[in-house]
Amino acid sequence: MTRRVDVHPTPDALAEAAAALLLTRLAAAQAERGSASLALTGGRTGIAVLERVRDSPARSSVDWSAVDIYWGDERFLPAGDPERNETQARAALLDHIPVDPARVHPMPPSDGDFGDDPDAAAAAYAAVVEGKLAFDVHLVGVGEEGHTLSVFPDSPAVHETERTVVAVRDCPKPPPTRVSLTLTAARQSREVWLMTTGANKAEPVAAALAGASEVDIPAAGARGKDLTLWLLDTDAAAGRRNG
Ligand SMILES: O=C1O[C@H](COP(=O)(O)O)[C@@H](O)[C@H](O)[C@H]1O
Repeated sequence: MTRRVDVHPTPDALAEAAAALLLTRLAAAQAERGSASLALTGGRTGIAVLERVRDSPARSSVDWSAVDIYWGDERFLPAGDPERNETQARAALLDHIPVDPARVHPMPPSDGDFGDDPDAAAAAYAAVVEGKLAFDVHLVGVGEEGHTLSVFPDSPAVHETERTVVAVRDCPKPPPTRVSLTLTAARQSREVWLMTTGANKAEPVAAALAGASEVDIPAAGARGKDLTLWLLDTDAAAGRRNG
């Protein structure tokens, strides 16, 4: 497995570069295997990257009808809630490109088939991703306390080694109830891209890059089988000692 750290001067430059890289990577996967798979994240940086993909003149280099789209985590809220990662991703990108609706796999909302039961929603999503977890690219964010996906420091989710998808309760960052892939699941991805910006991320980024325990800094445990790519702006990269 290769680890690479790319540092960009500003959040905008990062979003632009990540979008270009993502288009290249998805097109390459399609050239190799006929289709590509992508797991999306929420958060400021993740959504900014999707907006850049939407606005890129190169976006048609990808056959969007042959991309399977999943989410790494979701805020467990009613369908269409503006805080849902799905709602934001649709507005930023998915509503603007010719995806195949049957290949877009959002996590269940809290008013869907599983009602207000995040455990049932998590079990259902585990069935959706079973055998599909070798995502070509898995985009994740990093929280200021070191969370990634919706796996928070020293939470039940970070200790989970069997299940691929779990319900998450009492999150320190609102909304408190979520559904998330586990680190064990994320590590089946071909590539994991950790994307974050801002001085408030410098500490967890530095700790993760220095080899912190994933229990303390879950982002430290997000790795791809082929590549772990950190995409940072200068502020988020400021605390690291070396690449
Ligand atoms: O709540 C969440 O936050 C993280 C990071 O978000 P950011 O705005 O600080 O970049 C995100 O990765 C995760 O998907 C989301 O649910």
